[in-house]
Amino acid sequence: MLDPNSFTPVPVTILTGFLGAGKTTLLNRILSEQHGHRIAVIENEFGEAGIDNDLLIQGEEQIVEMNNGCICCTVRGDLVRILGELAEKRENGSLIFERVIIETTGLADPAPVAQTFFVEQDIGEYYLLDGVITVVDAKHALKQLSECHEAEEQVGFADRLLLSKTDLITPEEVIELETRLRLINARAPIAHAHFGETDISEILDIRGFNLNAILEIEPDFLGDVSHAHDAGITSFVYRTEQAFDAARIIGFMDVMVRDYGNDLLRYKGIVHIAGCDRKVIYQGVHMLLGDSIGELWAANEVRQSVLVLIGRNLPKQEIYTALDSCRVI
Ligand SMILES: Nc1nc2c(ncn2[C@@H]2O[C@H](COP(=O)(O)OP(=O)(O)OP(=O)(O)O)[C@@H](O)[C@H]2O)c(=O)[nH]1
Repeated sequence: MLDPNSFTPVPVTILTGFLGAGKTTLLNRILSEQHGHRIAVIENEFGEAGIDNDLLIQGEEQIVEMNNGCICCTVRGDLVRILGELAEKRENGSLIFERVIIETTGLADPAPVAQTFFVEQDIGEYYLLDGVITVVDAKHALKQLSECHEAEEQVGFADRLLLSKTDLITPEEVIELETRLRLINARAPIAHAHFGETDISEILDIRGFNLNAILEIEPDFLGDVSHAHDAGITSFVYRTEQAFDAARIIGFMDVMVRDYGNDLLRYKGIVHIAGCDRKVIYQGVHMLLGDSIGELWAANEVRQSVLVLIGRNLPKQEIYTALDSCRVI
């Protein structure tokens, strides 16, 4: 039992937001700022391939990945275990950190994640849930809120709402979105974060999580918060060690976005293109596809392309076949 008079619990921030909202972008911004905080990051991804870890800037931080399922259901036991291990390492001096940030999957319901800090006694004594930060994709939020229950839960549960991608909509649309968000959550202040740019003091050490307020919204919070994910949503991963032909993969991406954009909630990949010594990164939400050139493939690294697709009723086999035909044989 820890002595509450001499022990200061470690603050934990839950960073949530729907698929592609901009959580990793914000986290990268936080990790690369010179703010003097030592942060342990717990990353959770939906799907079997951990791509976000490769997209995160590695600094001094301790990054633990969990990608065997969604943090809010199947791997909550893992979360408890990881938090326990982090605490142990911190106590024996093998790890130094003053705070923890948990980035949830875009489909996570934050309630069971937050619940962990109240129902697991050891975790509740060692850690303090500082706040739930929800990143909202201003371009796609209205569609996501009306189609996906998880998106609504994430907004409802937030202690702070951060709007990303306001650069892609008009000021009138921003007002319309803020009005909608206010109806779901009147409590959380709303700020804008252009590519994750935000005042870190607005999101860390906010002591924002208020159990009483949550119990008002969700009286069952400390009881059973089991839930079902949207059944139609699936994710799959395509991997190949054969290089892609540049023109063919560009053509594939265009066709995929055109034909399935509406049902594609999120897609991202690190791709090896023939003749290119750098990784090529594809990222998208619905019709909005972006690509960028990443770091050099290391000399001893296997040049494997990994693409993760998350969506509704996607024709997996057709997509695999189309991707196969983009490879240089
Ligand atoms: N135009 C614009 N794009 C943004 C902004 N913030 C993030 N993005 C882009 O949105 C895409 C998704 O961003 P991520 O940070 O990977 O989103 P995420 O929430 O971590 O996504 P998942 O965890 O994979 O669901 C990337 O291509 C970002 O560059 C923004 O403010 N404006």
